[in-house]
Amino acid sequence: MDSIKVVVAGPRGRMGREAVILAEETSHFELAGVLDRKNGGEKLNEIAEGFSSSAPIYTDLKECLFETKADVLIDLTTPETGMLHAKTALEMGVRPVVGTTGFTEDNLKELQELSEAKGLGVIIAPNFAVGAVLMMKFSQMAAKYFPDIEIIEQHHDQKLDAPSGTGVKTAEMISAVREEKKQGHPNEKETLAGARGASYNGIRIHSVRLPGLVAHQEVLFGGEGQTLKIRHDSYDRKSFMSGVKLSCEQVMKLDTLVYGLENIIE
Ligand SMILES: NC(=O)c1ccc[n+]([C@@H]2O[C@H](COP(=O)([O-])OP(=O)(O)OC[C@H]3O[C@@H](n4cnc5c(N)ncnc54)[C@H](O)[C@@H]3O)[C@@H](O)[C@H]2O)c1
Ligand SMILES: O=C(O)C1=N[C@H](C(=O)O)CCC1
Repeated sequence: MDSIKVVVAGPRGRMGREAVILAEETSHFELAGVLDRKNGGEKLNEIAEGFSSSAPIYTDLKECLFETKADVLIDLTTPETGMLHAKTALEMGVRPVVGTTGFTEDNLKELQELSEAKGLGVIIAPNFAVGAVLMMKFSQMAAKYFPDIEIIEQHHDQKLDAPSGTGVKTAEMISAVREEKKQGHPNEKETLAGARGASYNGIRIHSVRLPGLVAHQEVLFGGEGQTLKIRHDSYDRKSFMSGVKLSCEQVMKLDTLVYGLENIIE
């Protein structure tokens, strides 16, 4: 396999740190540089413990991508920044692998158009954990038999976006096979705003944020006299790394945007 030059945006973050280690430890990846908000001009192993790479740190994405001649930009930052990074990368001929969540439908459309105009692959994966992808696929299957569905997603309390990217993606995948439906009593009323959670085509999504959590989701299905629960738990951010690795490999073969890891795993 040809070597892939990667740049990680957000290297000191919870996910970025793991992605840096992945790039350091994968023999056919070369960590060409990292994009941070500070420490520009320094080397990665000089600023934080636990990194072995002496990859250069940049604070300007264009300079970073130009100097490193990167193949892939792995973005693990914030929604606004991630969007800007993905667009800049495509403009500069670099393929984005985006784990950052909180993108809007308009964001995805804009990136898809740019990706096609440039003939360059983009992967946007709201969840890189294979178990989470299976949870979403199994939920899509179950929705055919159980159209009344509530999603409870639970994350650490430093998370910026709600509902989670995984929660939204699950509702989207289910909505692709399920008619829009008003759930609960037709006359139900919230006496406390938000009590019934968010609604995506009638599917309720509840977001829990607590210290101690990493990333967890349960999809609850109700039918006559029975319920079904499909649950996934990420206890460690290492759970996302095989998906990041696969995405970096696959994005090199793509010339369009792929939204969701389920579209590239076999
Ligand atoms: N797709 C997945 O499987 C998956 C898994 C976990 C987290 N996430 C998403 O990844 C993103 C990051 O999550 P996290 O927990 O690592 O967050 P975090 O807050 O720990 O890390 C974000 C990092 O981005 C950096 N950053 C912000 N703006 C920047 C900029 N302009 N340039 C360079 N760096 C910048 C911050 O300094 C920070 O270090 C979130 O959107 C989260 O939802 C996705
Ligand atoms: O820690 C986070 O933040 C996570 N975000 C993703 C989401 O929004 O679904 C995936 C799981 C972890």
